Amino acid sequence: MIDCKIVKVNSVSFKYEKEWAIKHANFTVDKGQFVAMIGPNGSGKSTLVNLILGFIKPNIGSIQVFNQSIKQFDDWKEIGYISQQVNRFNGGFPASVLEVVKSGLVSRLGMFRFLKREHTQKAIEALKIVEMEKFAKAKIGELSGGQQQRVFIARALVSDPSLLILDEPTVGIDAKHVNDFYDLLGRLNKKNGITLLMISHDIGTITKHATHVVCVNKAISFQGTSDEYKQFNKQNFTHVHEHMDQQLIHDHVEVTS
Ligand SMILES: Nc1ncnc2c1ncn2[C@@H]1O[C@H](COP(=O)(O)OP(=O)(O)OP(=O)(O)O)[C@@H](O)[C@H]1O
Repeated sequence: MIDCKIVKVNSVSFKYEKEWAIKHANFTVDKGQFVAMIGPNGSGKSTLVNLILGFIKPNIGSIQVFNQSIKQFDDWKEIGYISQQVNRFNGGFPASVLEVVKSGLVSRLGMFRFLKREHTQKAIEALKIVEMEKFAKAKIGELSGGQQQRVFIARALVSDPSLLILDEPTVGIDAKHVNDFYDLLGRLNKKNGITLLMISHDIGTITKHATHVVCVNKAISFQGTSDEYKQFNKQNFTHVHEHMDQQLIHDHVEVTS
């Protein structure tokens, strides 16, 4: 049987200085999944993504991407990454939006100057997906943070990655475009077969679109399908409320007796 693990995190622990940011984390992303990574602020989501991208190395444990140890893996064009930060270009930055998107092809093609007309077409198509084609000739530095973020999404898409990792990509996109954006991700996942791993705080929306959910709190507190997550959440919510009800009854008895 073909092992279709795109990402495998094996008992990984990581500390920045003295504090462990990740402790004994185990999880996998399989081919074709749309995985939502959720968890409270500071729970280690970005750290896990940085480990998967090889930006930092685990203190303990190991990571595999595309069935290869991350230590040997070098086919990084297979992985598109959109960071949480809107890497704002200032107003004077000379590149056009189209040039920025085309630069996403550099890793695949090697030489920027050999880009052909069909690559310009590909860049325009990517801009269409993120509804930014009318800004193709605009200077990147003249766009808003949200618009620049959408250009970065197009830039990641243009090289046809098999895995797209997104760290809160909806930051800076206005509310009326967020649903379109999730629809876009759904299409990329289902139609184009791109595996997605996406950090999000938008639990209500992301769990409607994602196929799987990973909950991070230094360790992995849950991994399963979105339906399993909803069930898990309901049980825990009910449990918390039952506990709170008991506490209220207890407090009430304490106060009134
Ligand atoms: N470069 C760094 N140096 C030291 N500590 C760091 C660094 N980056 C993150 N941390 C710490 O590691 C922990 C996990 O941070 P991380 O950014 O991975 O969490 P997160 O779940 O992505 O948070 P958020 O949802 O707020 O973006 C936090 O306690 C954070 O303060």
